[in-house]
Amino acid sequence: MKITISLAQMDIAFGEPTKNFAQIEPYIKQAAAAHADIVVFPEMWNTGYDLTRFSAIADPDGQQTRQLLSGLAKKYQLIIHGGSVAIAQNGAFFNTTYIYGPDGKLMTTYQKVHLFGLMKEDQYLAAGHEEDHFAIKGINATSVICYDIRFPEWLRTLSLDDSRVIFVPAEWPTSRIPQFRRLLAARAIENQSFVVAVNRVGNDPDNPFGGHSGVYNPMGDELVTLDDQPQLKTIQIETSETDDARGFMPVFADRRPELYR
Ligand SMILES: O=C(O)CCC(=O)C(=O)O
Repeated sequence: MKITISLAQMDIAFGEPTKNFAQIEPYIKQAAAAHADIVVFPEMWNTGYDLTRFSAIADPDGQQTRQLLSGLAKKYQLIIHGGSVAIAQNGAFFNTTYIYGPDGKLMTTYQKVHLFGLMKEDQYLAAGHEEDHFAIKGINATSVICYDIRFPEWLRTLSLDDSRVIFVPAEWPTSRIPQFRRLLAARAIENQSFVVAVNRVGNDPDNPFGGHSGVYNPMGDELVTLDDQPQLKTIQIETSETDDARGFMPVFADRRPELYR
């Protein structure tokens, strides 16, 4: 199956959700003009890492985000992978993904499982604990967030549901972009899946963020890698390449889960 994917590599206005909510429609419009099946945004694009102000700026129950993404998915007739946003829910804050289909209905949600202590997420956010699965044109897909890619056991767990595409919204600092690219390639190779990563660009008061959003095939090749400027890039993948990889080398069948912990 051919799937057309648009990577919306955006800058994020620090702590200014109103500005950020206004930013996303032009990317979606451009993706629709490129006939994308799905457009993907980066991590926590509503607020950036303005963690100390979450009580004022995190989206209550994700309501504003959900309404906006649902309406835009329907208007432009494509799947919107909403990267992630900071939301307030049940007295805590979560780093949350919403994915909407062209019918305007929620396909799945995800909350970041591994909180990133280096950027103080563990002090301000609560961790998610659930898998997420959805399908694009009948092809199974799953999604994680940024630091989660350092935990191969988690991406393997998600991939066991016959997932063929792993989405990775990120807010990954420039200094570790080489690691970002190697980790994404490794997760693609070991799970014999496509990996689609969208990182932000620009700066916050603590870090520059390096972009280099990319799409990796099941061999770990970078099919496309962006630079560090805001842009939308559209690429088509052929998901039968995951069948070829899994048929040639049956890694999933050769697993020995009884030995693992
Ligand atoms: O793992 C890393 O080096 C970066 C992770 C990160 O920036 C995040 O999870 O937001």
